[in-house]
Amino acid sequence: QGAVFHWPDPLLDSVEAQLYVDHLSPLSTATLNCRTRDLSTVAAQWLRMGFHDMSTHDKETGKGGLDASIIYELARAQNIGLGMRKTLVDYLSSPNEYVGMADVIAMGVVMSVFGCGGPIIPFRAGRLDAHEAGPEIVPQPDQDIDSHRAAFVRMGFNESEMIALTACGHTLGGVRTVDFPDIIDVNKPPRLVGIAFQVPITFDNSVVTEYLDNSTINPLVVGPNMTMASDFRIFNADKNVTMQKLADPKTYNSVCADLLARMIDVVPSNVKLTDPVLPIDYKVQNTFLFPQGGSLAFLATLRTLQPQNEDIRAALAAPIRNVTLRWASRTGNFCPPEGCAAESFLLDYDTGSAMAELSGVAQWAYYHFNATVDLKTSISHFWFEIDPKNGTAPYVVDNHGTNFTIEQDTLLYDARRSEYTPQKYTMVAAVKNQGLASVSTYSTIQGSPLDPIPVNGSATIHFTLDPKHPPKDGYTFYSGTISEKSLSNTLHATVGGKKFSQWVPILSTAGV
Ligand code: HEM
Repeated sequence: QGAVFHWPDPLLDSVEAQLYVDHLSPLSTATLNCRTRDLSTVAAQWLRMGFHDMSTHDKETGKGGLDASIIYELARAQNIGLGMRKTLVDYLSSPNEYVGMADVIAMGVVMSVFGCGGPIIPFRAGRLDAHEAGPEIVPQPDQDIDSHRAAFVRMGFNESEMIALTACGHTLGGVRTVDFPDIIDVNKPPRLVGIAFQVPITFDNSVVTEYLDNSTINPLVVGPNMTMASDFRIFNADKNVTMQKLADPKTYNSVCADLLARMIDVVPSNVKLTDPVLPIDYKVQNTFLFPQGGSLAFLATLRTLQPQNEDIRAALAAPIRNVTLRWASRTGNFCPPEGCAAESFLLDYDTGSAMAELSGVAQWAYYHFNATVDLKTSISHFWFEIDPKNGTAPYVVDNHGTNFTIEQDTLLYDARRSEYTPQKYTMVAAVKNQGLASVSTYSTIQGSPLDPIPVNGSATIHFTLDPKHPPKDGYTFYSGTISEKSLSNTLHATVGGKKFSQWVPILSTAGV
């Protein structure tokens, strides 16, 4: 059962887009085809970060887990490796005010396994980011088997799960000589810069079968330094019972999918995760309401899902279904009982991410609307009527029976008056004339890859009355200059003593 999307839900909205829609983002492309990097793979670097961040969890106290505390732990020898820093750089554009770095690290694990040909791991959203380091307790290769057993029990995994999880992780990547000169002797010919756990690097169980038939090159199994041979000790901890089971590729894939899903869901006990995030069938997005020429302009897009089992050519051929936007007045009865109406003026299509394709999405269809709403009576909520024009009855899309509610029309993001040029990002808010207002935006700002620890920051920018836009249509206009590195914004205002806020997911108008 997937998470139910009730608009507006910035967390599910952003996460679903990153998993299934945004086919150009680093998160959905960087691991594809198990892309190599630093003599390893991007996927291996992302997966290892997920394990290390999670592995400080203590199931007794409920503390630690996948909470992005790794950001504050990178200087430790336990987290050695160029891949850790590079992974944080990869992730810079993905978090925002609503999606924490911890969720991004967990999505990275999903993408790493999927990108190297492994199974799709269900992703649940809602992790909270830590603001300080956790304890220094990531398992190390020189520790004995009892301490490894104890460490995995502390994280919530029994002996057999410890063996399997390690075998599921050590299919990607390998050991680098600079990081572990005690494992791979840099001075001995042929002076290797690193050794992979298995070759080729891809998500499969060769690391298991090669271990069982003694052909493995895994340096954590065959040494030369047996003090550091943690995989050897772990893999045979139960006399190879678990490894024998994982020798079946289907079992390997299903056990790994299950354990890696559990691994990314190891979170501090105060965190409540959503149900798995699946592609959303009807998603309202790019809604903009602002005063314009004596009315309120209301722009909206309804995204619908084109399943792979539907005949796309037939669906594209006329007559295409009719989608109508309907809305109700906020005050009075300007709109008739069946609602005011606007037809979609533009329909376009786009492919989804590689993971959307594998999840059965052929493409996304976008129905765009540009409605003119009566200024005085405004708009309280909206819904859609869809006529499939294929003989089946028209139906209503109404946010699962709760309508798409416009909470307030006092503080609006003015998409048309806002201006984003390479020189200046000017964001304009429209505030209904109701006395003195104080207006600001909270921005999440993308960090720089050159930062010692590359992570995002935030800023609150106070707006002032905008002389370029004198009061009009009952609204007063405030503006502020925001960073061009801004990843998300939420407007906040106090108007006549009352507080309002408005999430601004994107900084442009909807394709009109
Ligand atoms: C006792 C348990 C474990 C120990 C001692 C251990 C140790 C190591 C060591 C020494 C490396 C080499 C890192 C480097 O050269 O910089 C490594 C790499 C790696 N580990 Fe583990 N590991 C353990 C469990 C796991 C688990 C459970 C996972 C994930 C489920 C995992 C995922 C990885 C990955 C993907 C790499 C390759 C990184 C790359 O190529 O960039 N490890 N591990």
